[in-house]
Amino acid sequence: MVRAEGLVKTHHGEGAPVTAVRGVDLTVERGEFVAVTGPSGAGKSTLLHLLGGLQKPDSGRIWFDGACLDPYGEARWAVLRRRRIGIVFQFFNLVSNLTVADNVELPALLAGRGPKRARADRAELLAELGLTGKERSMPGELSGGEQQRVALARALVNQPDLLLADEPAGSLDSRGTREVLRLLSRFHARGQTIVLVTHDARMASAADRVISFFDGRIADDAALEPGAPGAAARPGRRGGGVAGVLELRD
Ligand SMILES: Nc1ncnc2c1ncn2[C@@H]1O[C@H](COP(=O)(O)OP(=O)(O)OP(=O)(O)O)[C@@H](O)[C@H]1O
Repeated sequence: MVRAEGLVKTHHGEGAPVTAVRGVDLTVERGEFVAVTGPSGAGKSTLLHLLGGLQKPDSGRIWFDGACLDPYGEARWAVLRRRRIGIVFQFFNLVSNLTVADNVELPALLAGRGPKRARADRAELLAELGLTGKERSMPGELSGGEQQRVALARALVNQPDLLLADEPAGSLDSRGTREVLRLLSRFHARGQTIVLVTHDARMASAADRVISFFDGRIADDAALEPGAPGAAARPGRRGGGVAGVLELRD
């Protein structure tokens, strides 16, 4: 589904430049659920942003569904994000002055779906995510867990090939976390390809595969047994095993 080769990214902020991603090769197959875990500052979010085209690598290449994105300008990435990549963030990033319904319909309309289809898709997803009745609410009137479900509906409304999730339960309580986990697992069971950045070992254990990120590099890449409760995993593809991976949380 997505392949990255030799990704490097240095941030130039206020202080000294920080190289957050230092030469990453990664392939995510269609239908895979990959968790990226690792200590704070390891570069996980930067990697996710590169995969979603939210940031550009300094070097390296990304293929999406077989097509190299190198030559694509920002406009091409924007189309891809609109139609084929859904993204959820820790702090939801909903449009605060739009209703729940409008937040979810907007990406469908931007992707060129007619209003009728956008309404139908939005209604179906909100029902599935337990949000029927909240259509006219404003995001600020919802709980964190509800807002994240709206964000998930927004990310999924165009049936993206790839869902990127950056700490989607990072600001939720344990109930909200369980709910997000349940929903990600449900969509994955239907074939949704997911790349999830998380500090939460329980969330990571729902994935097929856990990538441990450390100091801008992949330190370990381990397949999990289906349904295994995190620690019970096959040996890592590159050695190390998942038990160590799940310890790499801060
Ligand atoms: N826009 C930016 N400008 C400057 N430095 C940045 C920027 N974004 C990230 N960094 C730095 O790059 C490094 C990696 O950050 P990143 O957010 O990718 O790590 P992370 O593993 O996702 O961390 P966390 O788990 O705390 O979110 C950190 O040192 C961070 O301070």
